[in-house]
Amino acid sequence: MLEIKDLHKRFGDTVALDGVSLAAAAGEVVGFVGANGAGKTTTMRIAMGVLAADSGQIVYNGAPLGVEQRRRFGYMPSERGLYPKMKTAEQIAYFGELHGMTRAQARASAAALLEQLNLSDRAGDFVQDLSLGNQQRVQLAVSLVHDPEVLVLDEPFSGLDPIAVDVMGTALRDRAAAGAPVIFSSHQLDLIERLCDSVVIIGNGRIIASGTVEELKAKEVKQLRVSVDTDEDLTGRLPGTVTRDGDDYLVEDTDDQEVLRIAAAAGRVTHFAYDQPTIAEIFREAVTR
Ligand SMILES: Nc1ncnc2c1ncn2[C@@H]1O[C@H](COP(=O)(O)OP(=O)(O)OP(=O)(O)O)[C@@H](O)[C@H]1O
Repeated sequence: MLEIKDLHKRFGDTVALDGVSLAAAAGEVVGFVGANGAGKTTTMRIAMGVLAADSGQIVYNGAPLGVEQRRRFGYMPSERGLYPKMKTAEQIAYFGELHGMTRAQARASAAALLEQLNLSDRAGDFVQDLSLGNQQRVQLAVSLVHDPEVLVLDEPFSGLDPIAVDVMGTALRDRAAAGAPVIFSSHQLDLIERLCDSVVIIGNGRIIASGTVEELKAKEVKQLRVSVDTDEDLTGRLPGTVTRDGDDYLVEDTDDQEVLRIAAAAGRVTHFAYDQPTIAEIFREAVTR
């Protein structure tokens, strides 16, 4: 379990983080979302020891995180850090060696990752000759090469085409399935919804909402959507606040069983369920609250 506890950070007069806490358990994929400048990169940099907090703690498996343990983490920084004039496979293996692998281990791991990320045919190319999306795949390979215990990734999906998104998403889920806590930031909320177990929403350096995807959705559920096969207009007959959305009835503040009884008496009920908001809607609601 990786725990980020009560981080505070100022840059001059700017309060970047004002008591940020979040955690990722073994095998959990946590999506970290927030508007531009909300504090995601600063939080991740502090978690990885690249930046010092003014106060707060990073705790790993119950104890303060040390330098040696951090070497076993995989990190994709926002400022991507590849050597453009190095060949792809050599580069990935080089980072493996920096993390303490033998040359043979690092090369074998690099080759396996290139295969997994559909980049085997570019193994001998210079990084600078790859497209930006492929450079990003290499960047992911660099963060995975040493089989990290934890993954902290700053916008790993930005600039990727849909195929690359799937490849990257599978790689992250595989890592989590192997027991690693995974935290990544993204502005692509559909991806967050698809890939994450939990979501943490940050706004102006504070956590404004967090929980599992199901919890967040359940908290925001408000309206019942009902479709009935009938020519009759049930607006005035259903209890609660009733509005129409096309042929559907949207009902709030109601007794759902009573709604069902009336609807079923009027005709065949073809849909009867509470609308669940998307993570994008929950995000918009949270940041404008
Ligand atoms: N090195 C720095 N010097 C001064 N201010 C900084 C520095 N790094 C970050 N900030 C400020 O701290 C705040 C948080 O920035 P941060 O980069 O963490 O946001 P973010 O959520 O990652 O944003 P984005 O989605 O745009 O990447 C912003 O107001 C930013 O301008």
